[in-house]
Amino acid sequence: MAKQTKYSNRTIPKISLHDFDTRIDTIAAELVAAAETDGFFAVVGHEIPWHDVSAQFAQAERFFALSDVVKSTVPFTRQNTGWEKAAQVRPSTGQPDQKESYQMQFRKASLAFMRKAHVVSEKLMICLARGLGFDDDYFVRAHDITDPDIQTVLRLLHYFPLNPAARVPDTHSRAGAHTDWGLLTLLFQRPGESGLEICPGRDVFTEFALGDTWTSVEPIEGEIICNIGDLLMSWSDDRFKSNFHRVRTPRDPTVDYFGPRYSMAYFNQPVRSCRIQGPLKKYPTISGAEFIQAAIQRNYAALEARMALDRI
Ligand SMILES: O=C(O)CCC(=O)C(=O)O
Ligand SMILES: [Fe+2]
Repeated sequence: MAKQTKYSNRTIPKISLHDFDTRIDTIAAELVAAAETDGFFAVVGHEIPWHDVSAQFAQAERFFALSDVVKSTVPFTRQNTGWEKAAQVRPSTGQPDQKESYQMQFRKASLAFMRKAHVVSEKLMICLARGLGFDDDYFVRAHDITDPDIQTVLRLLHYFPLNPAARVPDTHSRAGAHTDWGLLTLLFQRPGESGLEICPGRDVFTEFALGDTWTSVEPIEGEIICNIGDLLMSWSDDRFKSNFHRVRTPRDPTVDYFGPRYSMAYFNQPVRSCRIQGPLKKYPTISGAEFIQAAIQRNYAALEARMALDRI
């Protein structure tokens, strides 16, 4: 039997970016408080009209509607880009997420949308840099999307629909619990397509937060959910903890959403050559390339350990 999850209704801090230039200090203070205490937040009052978000979701739907044969012409690669289907096994579950995803760098149709997501990201980076005592453009420069060595990606996700009348196997997982590797993830969701759950890093005492208390985050039009990633945790000398999150597998037809879920995650990941070290120098300096490689290796090592345990 799948373990019972404990839930609580945490408040979701909403940070508005309206009148950014004149309100920057207020926004920075709100952001630091949310990052430090709540561990995650939603951004509103940004400049991405819902129409643009919907149009990008429509692109994602068109992509995922293509045959697997066509999609397999852009396979997932070690460069962390491309298409995968039911192939991402999480160390937290030992099972492949029942979804497909397409992870892209700055390419044609999606370019305009990614630029807009980046404009929002840069505003957040300026505030975070200010909050940590760095120069305003410190994180912005380290995540310069015009640098050919940038590792930032937009990930389109499609979770497969399930039949509410059939029993969903215990092993079925939509997206297993994890933290993101990068600085900050901007997560776009469509109203009604629920399932996202979070457990802020500060409240995590068990492995992958599986025995801790989770909160459901309902998608709301216009809101961007921001997940603090491992990179920001390390770069802030652990002041801002990375946020555990997952997508719940629907099991109860009276409350859960069984339809397909589309979401989009904009992962702010650093330029390969940038140097990473927090203001207190808690950890040795490493490069953007080393940080992301180490994160990927940690993930596979944890997965192997999990698989070895499952075989016993
Ligand atoms: O689909 C979602 O809402 C979550 C996706 C996610 O966490 C990820 O791809 O890292
Ligand atoms: Fe994630």
